[in-house]
Amino acid sequence: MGKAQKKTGKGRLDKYYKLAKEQGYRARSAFKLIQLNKKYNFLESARCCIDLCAAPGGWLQVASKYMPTNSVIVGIDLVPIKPIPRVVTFAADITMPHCRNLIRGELKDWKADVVLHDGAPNVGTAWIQDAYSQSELVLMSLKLAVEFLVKGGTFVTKVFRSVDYNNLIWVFNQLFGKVEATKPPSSRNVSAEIFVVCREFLAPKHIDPKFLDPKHVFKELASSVDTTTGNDVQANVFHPEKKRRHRDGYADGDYTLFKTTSATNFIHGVDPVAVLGMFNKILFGTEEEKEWLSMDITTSEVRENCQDLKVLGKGDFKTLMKWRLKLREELGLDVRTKDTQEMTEVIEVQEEVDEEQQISEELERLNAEAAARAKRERRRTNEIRTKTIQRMQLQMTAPLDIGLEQSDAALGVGQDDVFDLGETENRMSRKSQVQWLNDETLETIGSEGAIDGGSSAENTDQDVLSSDEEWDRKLEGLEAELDGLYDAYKDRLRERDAKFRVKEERSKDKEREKVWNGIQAENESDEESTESEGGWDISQRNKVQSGDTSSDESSDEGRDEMAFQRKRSRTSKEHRSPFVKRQRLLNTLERSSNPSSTAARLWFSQDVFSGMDNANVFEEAGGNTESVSEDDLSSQESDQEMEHVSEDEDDFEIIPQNQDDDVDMWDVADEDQDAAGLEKVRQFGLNTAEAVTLAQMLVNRQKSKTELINDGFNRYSLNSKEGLPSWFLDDESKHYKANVPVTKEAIAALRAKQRALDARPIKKVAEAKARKKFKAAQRLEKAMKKAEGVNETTDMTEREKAKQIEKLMQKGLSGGKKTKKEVKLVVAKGAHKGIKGRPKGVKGRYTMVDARMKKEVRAKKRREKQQKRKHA
Ligand SMILES: C[S@@+](CC[C@H](N)C(=O)[O-])C[C@H]1O[C@@H](n2cnc3c(N)ncnc32)[C@H](O)[C@@H]1O
Repeated sequence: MGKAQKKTGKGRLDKYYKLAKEQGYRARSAFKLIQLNKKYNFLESARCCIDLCAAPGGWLQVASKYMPTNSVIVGIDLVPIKPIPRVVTFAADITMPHCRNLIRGELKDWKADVVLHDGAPNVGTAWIQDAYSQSELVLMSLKLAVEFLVKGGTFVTKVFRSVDYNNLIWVFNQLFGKVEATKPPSSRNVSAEIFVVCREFLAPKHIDPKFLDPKHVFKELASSVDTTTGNDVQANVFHPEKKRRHRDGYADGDYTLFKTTSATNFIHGVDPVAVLGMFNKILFGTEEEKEWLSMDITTSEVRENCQDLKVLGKGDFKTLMKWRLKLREELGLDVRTKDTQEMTEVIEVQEEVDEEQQISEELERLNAEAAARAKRERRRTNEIRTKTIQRMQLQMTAPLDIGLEQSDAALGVGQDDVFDLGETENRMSRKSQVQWLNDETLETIGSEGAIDGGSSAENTDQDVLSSDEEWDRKLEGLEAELDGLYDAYKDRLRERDAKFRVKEERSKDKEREKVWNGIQAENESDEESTESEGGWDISQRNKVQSGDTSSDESSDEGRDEMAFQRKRSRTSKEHRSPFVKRQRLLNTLERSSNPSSTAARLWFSQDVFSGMDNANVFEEAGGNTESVSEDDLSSQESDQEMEHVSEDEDDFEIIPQNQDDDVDMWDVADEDQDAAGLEKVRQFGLNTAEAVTLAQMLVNRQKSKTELINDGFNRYSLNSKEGLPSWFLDDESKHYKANVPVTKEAIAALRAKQRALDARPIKKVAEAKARKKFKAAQRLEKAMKKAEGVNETTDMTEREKAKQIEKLMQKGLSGGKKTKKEVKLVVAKGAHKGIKGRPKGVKGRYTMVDARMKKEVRAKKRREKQQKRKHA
């Protein structure tokens, strides 16, 4: 080694180079030993260490630092090592017997606890030892190690990952209890070196010399090794992903790396795999070969593959091999043998198996199947449970969900059972989570000819359902159950999670805002609103968009479910299933008890409704709109909707029938929402990093408005929300929008804004300050009035007047408070102890205080207490 590190390539001045310089190590390799020792702790307890191939001495320095004082450290290298305190060094070749004698002479009858070896052969220099490869050097160092190591000792060696690697590890394993290969972080990734730490030396009494003889250890060369280059060509083809280093050098007389072969060699040759592994390119030079190129079986892929064999993967090699086979068949070199099945005549021998045996066999088979099924089930349940627990840990689910799953498993309720409406209904009625199975409802359903498992005599004919209908019914039942569970889940979340409540409140606020917007638009320009689009329309539209026709604020709990149910009833109007009707009945009852919305109140407070009984109107707006629609709103567009509604039996079905379906889209540009958003931005500014980023992009012309709008759409944007369950919509609203990347500048701008906000005093303080200011102004005014009075008096001289006015103004400015004069406290200790008069260096008013006074007073009190206790 010896030479200074280069500044480029492998020897670049990296972190460890600098660290080594800083810490006074001779080589950056010192950190490799430090890191190995950190992992295996072999130096701290060692009393004797031999470092083979130690120059320039980095490892020796580390050993001397980490090993206990007075330990013996011996370093050997081909090149002399500069002296290191507490270390004995020799210049010797570790492969020579002379080296062994030197160590023996130094250690006497001592044994080494640790033998280190970081040798790398100095290939290319003048030493005759060049002939030894790294692996052989390792084996030589092992030879020394086994001679000098104490039982249980440690041998640390550097090995290069090569063909010999496994053989070396095998030998280590024969001689040591624990063998671990590791690559310390300081070892460069580009380097093939790896460190093997062999611990717990077994110290066998007799070691077969073959273990340490390179000829024996490394003799196992695979037969597939290419005799010309020495590379394992088979391995190159079957594991092309493992790039092999050409450590074995060039073949005799051949100094080229790029080798080509003819296609004939590949097709006619006996070892095509060897050809693929050995050569870089297959050439099509002769006429015959060129003909092969033009054949159908020679696809463009095959042609490409032949261009560079070294970059091919397993699949590509397979393609080439298949092509070779086909071509050989075409050329008549190979004859395809028929499938064995084709060739073999099948003779069916029917054995006479007695019946009993058959039954027992069948039983066995069934048992085995059942056991396998049960096992599968168990595994599935466990998987689900584990997943749920994980989800819970990520706060994605509530503990009750596990309970449900577990109870499913416990009851043996499988997937099929979940889809069974009968079971679902039973459970739902038991849990009273959905009330659609009450008597009244059942009656209605019966009268409408609904299918309800034979609850009425009329229905008996319809008990047998077509599979489609049954399937629909089951699905609906399942959806209802899911909705019920989702609501229950939300309730639980509401109880448990304050954040969820806050979120919900916010979303409620938003809805209120939406409702308000509608009315606001109407209020802002009355004429406009009556002509074109009234508050009602806006309000209705908002409600439709939010999926809530009632916009009922007070019935928050059931609102989602109701909105969903209504939507479903709307979509399946033509062929409404009985189930849906049951739902509607329940909703109707709930609705009638609900108070009307703010929007409705505001709407009906318009002049046009004057004289009407508010209460009735509200009731009708919420539940029955019949009278309103027929009498008063005949001229308005909404009339038609109202009439329609009134005609309908379903008295709360007030959604305009001809409403454009687009309102149900995920991402419809809602003008009202936009206006509300704009208003908010005008009031509070942009308050999310995403918004600021987008604004910055617009300002900097990195994006145009159209681009931004287009970005807002995705392939789901135009999906209809109709008929989708509320839990799905809730979840979807969280995730279906793409994340807008935020910039550092946006965050910085928001932070600056927040800091400015934080710097503002809180309301209370601001109010107190304002009060103070106001009072001061009042005082000044009063003082000025008094001063004017003084000025006007005639029984005072001008001088007296001036004095008086000055006094008054001073009082007015200061608020009549006298500023306290500062009194300096001087402790009577040190230089001030016992002095009479003013202490030195103290100006102005002062008070002398005794340092002991406090202590004395306390002591006095203590004494008094003690005396009291004595007397008592
Ligand atoms: C990577 S350096 C060792 C660095 C050393 N561990 C340190 O921390 O300073 C490898 C050393 O092995 C030495 N070496 C190579 N072949 C040798 C041999 N046959 N006998 C003794 N030393 C040898 C080289 O002279 C070279 O200094």
